[in-house]
Amino acid sequence: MKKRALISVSDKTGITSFAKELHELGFELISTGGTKKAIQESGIPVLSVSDVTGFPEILEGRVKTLNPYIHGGLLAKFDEPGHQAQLEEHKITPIQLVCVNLYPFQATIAKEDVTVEDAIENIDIGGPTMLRASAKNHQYVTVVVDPSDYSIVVDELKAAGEVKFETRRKLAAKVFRHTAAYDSMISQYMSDLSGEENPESLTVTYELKQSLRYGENPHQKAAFYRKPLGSSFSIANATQLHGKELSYNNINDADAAIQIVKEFTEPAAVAIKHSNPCGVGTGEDIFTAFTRAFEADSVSIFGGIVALNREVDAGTAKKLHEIFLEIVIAPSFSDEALEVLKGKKNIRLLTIPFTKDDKKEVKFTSIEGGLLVQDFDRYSLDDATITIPTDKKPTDEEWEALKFGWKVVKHVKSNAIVVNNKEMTLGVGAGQMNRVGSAKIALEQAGEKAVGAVLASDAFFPMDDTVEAAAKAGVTAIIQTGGSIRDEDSIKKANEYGIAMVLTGVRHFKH
Ligand SMILES: NC(=O)c1ncn([C@@H]2O[C@H](COP(=O)(O)O)[C@@H](O)[C@H]2O)c1NC=O
Repeated sequence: MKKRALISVSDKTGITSFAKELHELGFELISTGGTKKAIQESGIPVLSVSDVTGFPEILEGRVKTLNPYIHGGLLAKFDEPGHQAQLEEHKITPIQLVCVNLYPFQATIAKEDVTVEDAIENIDIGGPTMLRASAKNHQYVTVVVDPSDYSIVVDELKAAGEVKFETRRKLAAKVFRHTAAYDSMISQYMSDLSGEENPESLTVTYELKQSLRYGENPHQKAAFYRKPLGSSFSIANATQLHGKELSYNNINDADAAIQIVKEFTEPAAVAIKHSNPCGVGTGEDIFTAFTRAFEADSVSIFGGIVALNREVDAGTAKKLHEIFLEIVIAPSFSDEALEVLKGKKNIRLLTIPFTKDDKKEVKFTSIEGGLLVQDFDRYSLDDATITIPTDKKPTDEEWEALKFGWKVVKHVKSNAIVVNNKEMTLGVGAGQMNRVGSAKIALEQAGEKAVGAVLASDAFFPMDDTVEAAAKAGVTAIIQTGGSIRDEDSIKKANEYGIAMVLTGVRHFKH
C-alpha cells in the first residue's frame, strides 16, 4: 500500500521541492488549503485533507485537520493488530510522514500595530495537535517541523526506504521543544495581557544564539541563548565585525559594560573587568570620554572590555589600539577606525543599536534547585525622593559628580563605593563584605585625586566610619541611600567635616 504524507505548512520555504521528492519516493500527499495550492501549482499530485475527512475546512480555517480520519492515521500503532482492526473498521488510512509548521504567532506579536484579535487568530491549534500526535507516535511516524530537516529525511528515505528510528526520535524531540516554545510564547503573551505577576508556573523560551566553547571555566559546558523579541539594545543583539568568537565571560562582561553605558546620554566610555567597571569617563566627545575611562585605572583596563556610546573615530581607535582589550562595543566604527582596530587579530569588535528600548524584561538568577526572578534595576535618580540632611548642600559641580557616581555605583557589585568627579571614576570599591572595606579600596585608588571628589555608596552607612574615611581623603560630597538606624551619626560626622550628603531613599544592591 502507498505510504501517506500529510503536509500543512505556514512557512512554505522549500515545500514544493520536498513534496516533489516525497512524491517521487512513492508517497501519496495530502494537504490543507494554501499548502495544497502551492504543491498543486508546481504540478505535483496532492489530495486535500477534506477529501480524506469528508468534511470541509470550516470556521475560517479554525477546523481543518482536527478529525479522527487524520488523528487516527497519526496515532495508530501500525503493527498492533487491535489498532489495525480499528483502522480498517473505520476506513482510516495510516499516515507515515507529517510535515507541519505553525501559524507565525511570534512574528505576529512582533508587529508594532498588532491587535489582540490578530494575535489570537495566529494561535495555531490544528498544527500543534498534529505535531504532538505524530511526535508521540514517532515509533511509526516521521515528523518534520523545521524546513532545514527536509533534506535529512529525503536522504534517509532515498538511502534505505525509511527514516531511521534515531532520526525519528530526534525529530520528535525537536517537535516537542518547538511546541513547548510556541506555547510558552503564547502563555507569556496571554499572561502579560491579563497582568499576571507571578504565574503558578513559569514558562519561558529562549533560542540558541551560540554554542560556547566553555563556561566561566574550561571544565564547564556552556551556551548562549537569546530571548525572542527581547531588547535590541543588548549584547544578545550584537553584530560582530571582527575577532575571535565571544566567550562566556566576554558576553557577561560585555553585558555589564552595556548596562552602564546605557545610563549616559552624553559621550561616555566604560571599561569592565570581571563584570565591574574599572573606569568610566564622559566628555564632550568620545575620544575624551575614553581617555578619561582609561586614565581612571590605566592598569586594570588591560585585558578588559570597553563600551562606548558614540561612533568610534580614528583618533579613539588609535588610543584603543595602544592597549590590550578583549572587546570594543559601540554603535558604529568609522572605516578608518575599523582599519586601525582590525590590525589586531584577536580584538573583538561589536556593534549594537544604541536606541532606547523599553521592552519589559526580567532578570533570572539560577540557584541550585531553583530560579530567582526579579525586574531589572531600572530605577534612576530622577525617580528618587532626595533629601539633604547636612548643613552643607552640594554645589552645582558636586551635584553633577554625585549624579555620575550614582549612575555607576548601581552597576558595581555590592558592597559598592565609587569615588569620582563629574567626568570620571577615580576609585571603585567592589564586592567587599563590609562597606568601609570597599570605601578604603576606592579612596586608596583615588589617592590625591580624592581631594575635592565625591563618593557614592550603593546602600546606607551602618556607621559613620565611611564618612570619616571619605572626609580624611578630601571628599567633599557623598551620595548614599540613608535609612540606617545610625544615619544621625553619619550626618553628624559629615557636618563635622563640612561635607554635603545626599540621601536617595533607594538602594542599588547588586549581588
Ligand atoms: N485548525 C486546523 O485544523 C489546522 N490544521 C492545520 N492548521 C495549520 O494551517 C497551516 C497551513 O494552512 P494552509 O495549508 O491553508 O496554508 C499550518 O500552519 C497548520 O499548522 C490548522 N490551523 C490552525 O489551527
